[in-house]
Amino acid sequence: MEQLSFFAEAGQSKDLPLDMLEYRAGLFSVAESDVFLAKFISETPWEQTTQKLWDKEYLTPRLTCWYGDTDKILGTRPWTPELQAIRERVEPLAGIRFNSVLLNYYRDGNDSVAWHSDKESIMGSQPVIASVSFGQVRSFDIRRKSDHSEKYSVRLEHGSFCLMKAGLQEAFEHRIAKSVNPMKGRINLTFRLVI
Ligand SMILES: O=C(O)CCC(=O)C(=O)O
Ligand SMILES: [Fe+2]
Repeated sequence: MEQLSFFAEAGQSKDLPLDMLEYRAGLFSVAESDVFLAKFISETPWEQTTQKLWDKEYLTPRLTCWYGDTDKILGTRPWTPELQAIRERVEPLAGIRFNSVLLNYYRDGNDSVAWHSDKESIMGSQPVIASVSFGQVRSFDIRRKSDHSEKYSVRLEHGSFCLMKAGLQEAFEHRIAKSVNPMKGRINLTFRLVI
């Protein structure tokens, strides 16, 4: 079973490995972010996939949907005007042209993503991933794979931008822990370049 967070909601770690992770609050205004949040929640064709753990199938504890260049990436839905607009705002900050985006919907504090790194071979070994969050502030926890005691936490705020730079996926894993505190809905977008 997934652990509850030991440092979620505790605030921003002061000593983030900035060479690998960049955080920027307020990339989108509160007004813009409110519109995006409501629109994504109500208009996305959300799916709940299953994952296998010790030979047993579990429902993934969040809803997801993939968008992207449909001619290149199988199983993606075509870019919407909102997703295009957000992509255009993050690309100059990331220095990358992304061709896909994964939407995650955390409905409440029970929804989460367990420790993992995003290093699928389809993204190359040193992927750069741009993350945009709307809605409920949740803690994004990071820990070093070779030493779990080295850990950090970033509160991803409404309208914020977080860049996972080259090298982060190799050396660190990340998660959004469940929370016992009352939590409203949160949307996260991770822009990725599938090669
Ligand atoms: O929700 C988040 O902030 C992170 C999502 C994530 O790690 C992923 O989709 O791979
Ligand atoms: Fe991830």
